[in-house]
Order: sequence, then structure tokens, then C-alpha cells
Amino acid sequence: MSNHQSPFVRPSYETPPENDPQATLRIQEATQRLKQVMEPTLQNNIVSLGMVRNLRVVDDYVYLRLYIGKHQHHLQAEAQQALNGLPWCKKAYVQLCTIPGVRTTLAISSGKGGVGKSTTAVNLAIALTLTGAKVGLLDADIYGPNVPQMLGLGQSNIEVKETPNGQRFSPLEACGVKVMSVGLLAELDRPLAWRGPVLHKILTQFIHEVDWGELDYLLIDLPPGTGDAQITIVQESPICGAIVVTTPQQVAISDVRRGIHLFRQVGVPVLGLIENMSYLICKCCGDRTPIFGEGGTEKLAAELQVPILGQVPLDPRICEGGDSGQPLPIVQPDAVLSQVFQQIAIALNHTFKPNLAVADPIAKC
Ligand SMILES: Nc1ncnc2c1ncn2[C@@H]1O[C@H](COP(=O)(O)OP(=O)(O)OP(=O)(O)O)[C@@H](O)[C@H]1O
Repeated sequence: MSNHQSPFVRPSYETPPENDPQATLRIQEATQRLKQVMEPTLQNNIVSLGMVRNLRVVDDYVYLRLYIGKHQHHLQAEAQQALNGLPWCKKAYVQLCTIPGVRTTLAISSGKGGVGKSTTAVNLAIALTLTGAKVGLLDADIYGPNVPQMLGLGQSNIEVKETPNGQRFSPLEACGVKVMSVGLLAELDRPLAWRGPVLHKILTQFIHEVDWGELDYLLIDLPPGTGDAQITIVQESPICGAIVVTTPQQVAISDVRRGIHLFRQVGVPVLGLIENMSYLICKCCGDRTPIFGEGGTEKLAAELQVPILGQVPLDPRICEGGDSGQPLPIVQPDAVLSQVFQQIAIALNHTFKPNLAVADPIAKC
């Protein structure tokens, strides 16, 4: 176990010492005030949306970090105003935490490796692009960064620009998606064995120093599990929702349950589950066989009160697409798998970008 404190065991505000009842009360009062600040598109308050973090009260001053998208800067003034209404508050310091140019940051996560998290991230990114959204994909899976290969980028070089604000990485582009990956920094065939501080530095650089331009969505492909790397990313980025990928097997489901609890403890809303490898479609008659079992994800969704966003079939063409860099939603938009991702993309647009239409799937790699 690592020595540093996990944010997952800490609520999104700092707990004052037990012997300071005044600070405890004031944090509660400040939280109540902040709960009155609503995000209009998501129709929820900024506390429940996990945007308020590191809330502290020191004497008569309130400090907090506000993790938001580029279109939500107005929330800073609203949060400040809400806190200024507290009779004891001399000043509220609201520090903005955003990724420049990025509207909505979503995490694609899984409790365990190999369930198809990167496949989901790539296909969802493409599906969102096909609806007309501007999409970036940050492959932060330090244990198996295979997004570049799935998008046909191989071992391309990353361009680094010097700007007045320091270094900026230029993302690559494939199939209309802007891509940055830890895999692009790694030497071919060498294991990625970055340790604590280096890992932290690389991941924070990836979050803050990539020149994404204007994006509707930034999808972050998280490493599997709940280790240091995942904690760093969740802590450092304005993730406004997590999508959790699972498979029907029970063993995957218990890992997913743990992962969901962790997101909830940091205050990041879990948007839903995607069940991958749900069924195999018979080529001859179209019958669906749930070869890894069925019903487990539904039970979990009911238990944890999260929706199932989609059930993705097993499709051998996904491996061919993954290996050749030609994702299925582009080469076979009518395939059931492509359609499932299209539906998920449309559902996300309804929540985060209601003005996006569903465009014809005409993008070419
Ligand atoms: N629905 C599917 N049908 C067929 N093959 C799939 C499907 N989903 C994923 N795969 C294959 O399973 C393998 C693992 O997928 P992927 O790399 O996306 O998993 P992952 O969860 O990201 O793994 P890791 O956590 O180890 O990076 C890949 O070879 C991929 O092509």
C-alpha cells in the first residue's frame, strides 16, 4: 500500500480537527450554500456534481477548488456570491480548475484489466465524433496504453511546443479524434515501469499541458483498478462523470462495485455502466447467446442505482479493427456494436451537449 493519503477515503471537503466544532459547523454551512448553486445543463448542484473539492474554512475565510468545464466559468462567481452570503464569511477564495478548451471531461474506467475499457473508449470517442462533437481521447492507461494502436497511430512522435506558459504537447489526430497517450512516450517493447513521483508528474503533465484546442468531450481512458495513477487523474482533472466498463462475469462485477464506491467517495458522479462482451450474435440466424452469463450487471445496476448505458456484443471484427486502426463504427456503421456506441453517444449528447445533432457516419480515417 502506498504511504500517501488516498483521496478516496476523504470526502470532497477537508474535515477539520474534531476539537474545532466551529470550523465543522462552518463547513456544513458553506456546503449548504454551495448546494444552492445549480449547473443549468446538468440540472444539479455543484456539490452533488463533484465540482467542489478541497473545501476548507480557516477563521472567517473559505477556500475551495472548483473543477469545471470551459463553458461553466460563471459558476465561480455564483459560488463566491453564495458564500459571501454567509454572515461570518469575510472572503471566499474559489480556485478554478479546468482543462483549457475542454467542455466536458469523462472518465472511462474499469474495476479490472482486459474487460474492454480501451476498446470502449476508442469506439465511444468515434461514435461521439460521428454525432458532430469535437472529441479528444487521453490514454492514461499506464499499464497497457494501446489506444494509439487501436487508432492506427503506431509509435508516432509527439510534438512539444514552447509557449509563454511553458511546454505544450500537441495531440495527434486519428479518425477525427485528438489523441494523447502515455504509449506515445514509451519505447516500443519496454515495460512502462514508472514509479510514484515520475508517474504523478507524467499524468499531471498530460492533464494540464496538452494543447487540445476546443473540445466538446475529453475522454480519459483510466488505468484499471484503483491505484495511485487512477487517484492522481481523478484528483487532478475536472471529470464530471465516470463511465464504468464491465463484463458479465461475476469476478469482474465485484471489482466494478469497488470502483464505483471509490468514485462516489470523491464525489465524481457515475454516469452508468457499459457491459462489454454481453452476447455473441449468431452469423446465420442473429440469435444472441450470453456466453459469459447474464443478469449480473442488471443486479449490480439496481443495487448501486446506476443505469446501464449499453450492452456491447462480442464481435471478432473489433479485434481486427483494434489491430488495424480501423474502428468498427467507421468501417461498419451498421454493425450492432457500432449502433450500441451510437446510442450511448446520443445519450451523452442529451445530457452534456443538447444542441448536437446526429450526423451521418461519414468520417474516414
Ligand atoms: N466486444 C468485444 N468483442 C471482441 N473483442 C473485444 C471486445 N472488447 C474488447 N475486445 C478485445 O479484448 C482485448 C482487450 O480489450 P481492451 O484492450 O480494450 O481491454 P482493457 O480493459 O482496456 O484492457 P487493459 O485494462 O489491460 O488495458 C482486445 O484484444 C480487444 O480487441
